[in-house]
Amino acid sequence: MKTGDAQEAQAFEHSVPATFTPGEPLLTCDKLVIGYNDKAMLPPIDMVIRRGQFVAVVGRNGSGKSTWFKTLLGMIPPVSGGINRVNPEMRSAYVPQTSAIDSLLPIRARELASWGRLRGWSFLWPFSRKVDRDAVEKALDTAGAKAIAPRPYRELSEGQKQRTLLARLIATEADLVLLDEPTAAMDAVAERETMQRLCALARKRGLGVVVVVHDLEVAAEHADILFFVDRETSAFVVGDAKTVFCHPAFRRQYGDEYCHKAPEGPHRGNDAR
Ligand SMILES: Nc1ncnc2c1ncn2[C@@H]1O[C@H](COP(=O)(O)OP(=O)(O)OP(=O)(O)O)[C@@H](O)[C@H]1O
Repeated sequence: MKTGDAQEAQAFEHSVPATFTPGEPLLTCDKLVIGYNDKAMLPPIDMVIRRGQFVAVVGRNGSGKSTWFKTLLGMIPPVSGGINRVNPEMRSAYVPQTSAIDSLLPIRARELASWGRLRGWSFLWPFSRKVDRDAVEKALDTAGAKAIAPRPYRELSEGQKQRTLLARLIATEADLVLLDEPTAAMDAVAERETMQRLCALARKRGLGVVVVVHDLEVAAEHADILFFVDRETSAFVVGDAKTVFCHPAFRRQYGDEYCHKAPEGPHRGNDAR
């Protein structure tokens, strides 16, 4: 184990559930139809998100990825069908596209990360509990955001803001995390590190991690399973990289190159499916 991995494993120690069963369903979509104003955007979606699974959501701009996320989170109502949280107490957390956060907020990165600990009325005394302060420090460390923690959020680069949002998400200790293009503003090294961190969240803590990503090679390299969303052909394809990249709807959008290059089956031994 590399030093970084060891530190990361240590950082998670406090919050690792005593036992978790990889592959246990967290959330299902049952004939879920998404859209705005009762107008269907895609055909009915049937899928499962499982504990320990790293899911990449891919698709062209405007295909409905964010709309699906927002529907899962209850921010917009489904047109029809259902979303079933297997455990109704399950916590979920969401990192929107960076542009959705008000960059003028006069707060420091550490304070923004601490929002991940807010529960009920706790916003009145956000730093009062040591357990919360410790969890925020560990989350900042895990997200690679410790060095920028004292800095005003609005002065950070876009990639540093994304790290801060990742820290906030880790601090929530949610079971299901949804991230909308979390690496869009990052350089290649930071993107790879972030994807590795998200994989570790899935594997070591048994989270369900769902990430919208536009870099298809990054998606194929890290994800256990991919969801491809396409409005033009009304497709919602679920499978490993080979299955998705070789699907006719995908090839129509992205050509044949990815199908030829895609690895067969899961990229790593994974019993989470
Ligand atoms: N509030 C809204 N009311 C009506 N239509 C909307 C609303 N928000 C988004 N849309 C439309 O829904 C469609 C899907 O948008 P969505 O943001 O889900 O796409 P996306 O796949 O996340 O795109 P991107 O990759 O560019 O982020 C787009 O045509 C968009 O214009």
